[in-house]
Amino acid sequence: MIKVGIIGATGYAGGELVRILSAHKDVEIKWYGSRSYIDEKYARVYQNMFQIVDDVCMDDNMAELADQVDVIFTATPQGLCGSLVNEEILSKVKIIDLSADFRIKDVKTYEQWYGIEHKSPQFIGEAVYGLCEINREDVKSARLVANPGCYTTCSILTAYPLAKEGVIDMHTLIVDAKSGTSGAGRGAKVPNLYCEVNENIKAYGVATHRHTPEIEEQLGYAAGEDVVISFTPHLVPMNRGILVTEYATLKKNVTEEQIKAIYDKYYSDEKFVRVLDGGICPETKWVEGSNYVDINFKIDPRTNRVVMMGAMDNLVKGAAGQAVQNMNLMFGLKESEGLELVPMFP
Ligand SMILES: NC(=O)C1=CN([C@@H]2O[C@H](COP(=O)(O)OP(=O)(O)OC[C@H]3O[C@@H](n4cnc5c(N)ncnc54)[C@H](OP(=O)(O)O)[C@@H]3O)[C@@H](O)[C@H]2O)C=CC1
Ligand SMILES: CC(=O)N[C@@H](CCC(=O)OP(=O)(O)O)C(=O)O
Repeated sequence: MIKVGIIGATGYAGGELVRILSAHKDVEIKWYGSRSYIDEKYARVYQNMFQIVDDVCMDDNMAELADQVDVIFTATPQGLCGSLVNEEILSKVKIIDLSADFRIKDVKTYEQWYGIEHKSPQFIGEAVYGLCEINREDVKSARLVANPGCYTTCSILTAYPLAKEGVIDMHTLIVDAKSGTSGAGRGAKVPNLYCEVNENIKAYGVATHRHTPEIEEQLGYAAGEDVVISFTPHLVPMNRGILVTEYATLKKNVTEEQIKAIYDKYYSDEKFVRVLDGGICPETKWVEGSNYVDINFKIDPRTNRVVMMGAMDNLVKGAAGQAVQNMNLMFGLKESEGLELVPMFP
């Protein structure tokens, strides 16, 4: 059995990790980390785990944890994992960080967009960006995985094949994204109160959202050039789900059949990426509770643009599911172990 510790087990991403890992046949959760609920039963924090998890929450201590488990998930605010990790810990245990601390290779870019000083830049180079469909081989041998962000996973996977094949002009890429409110975490914040979110939709982080450089960096690797995008997230009144709509000018005269063939080239063997049949637009409801990303596209001949669409569950493929997918790869397990979650509907 793989022994697991979760720092930040009481947050939304940590809670989803507990939900998925408690049903994973090769895993034993040893540590439910928390600051606010120390010594309280985990199932009192999340009653859905009543009679499923009997353990209590424990104070977070990464050094102590490293002696007790095989892998640590950090589902904690930005900056925390970077402030805890050190060589001794990494020599004992694998770390999968759900925050952004190790996602961006240029430390100055990270510090500029996140407004915090990086406490362990020496590990950024070795951290593997854990987008399994793209970096699978590197993940297998990693000791530190930077689990991608929720908007970024959906935005990158949706555009990746066309960026990689040089079909779209990357200078024209616009990413319009919508997220359910669980994306903002469990902590109380006025903009996320029921009356502020319900019956409402709002853009935020316009031209400044911290996921912009992460998407640019990864799509830049795919395209083989520097990429600058416009990225606008929106908060929508639903619990889970991300929908991205991306627009880019076509560089080549291509048909829908040719674009479909490109998507199939990259994704037909990918269990968790479903390229939908022609004319079907992805919807968040069709992926809810699952590790799937649904993708489709449409060429608009009037504007010579392609419109790419992607939908996924921010807490599953956008966080905990992808983290477990990474863990499976790091421990040589079947990549989909514990993740064969059928989407719920309605
Ligand atoms: N929500 C989402 O859809 C996604 C989130 N993520 C990332 O996952 C991480 C967690 O996000 P999310 O679950 O939404 O956030 P939450 O606010 O819901 O949870 C934060 C968790 O971190 C713990 N925590 C907070 N501060 C500290 C600290 N100083 N030391 C130790 N633990 C601390 C909290 O513990 P307690 O409450 O017990 O004090 C809680 O368990 C973030 O980095 C986020 O960016 C990534 C992808 C998607
Ligand atoms: C709706 C909402 O507030 N979403 C969050 C992103 C959630 C996320 O998980 O981003 P990371 O993985 O980088 O932490 C935001 O806009 O900051």
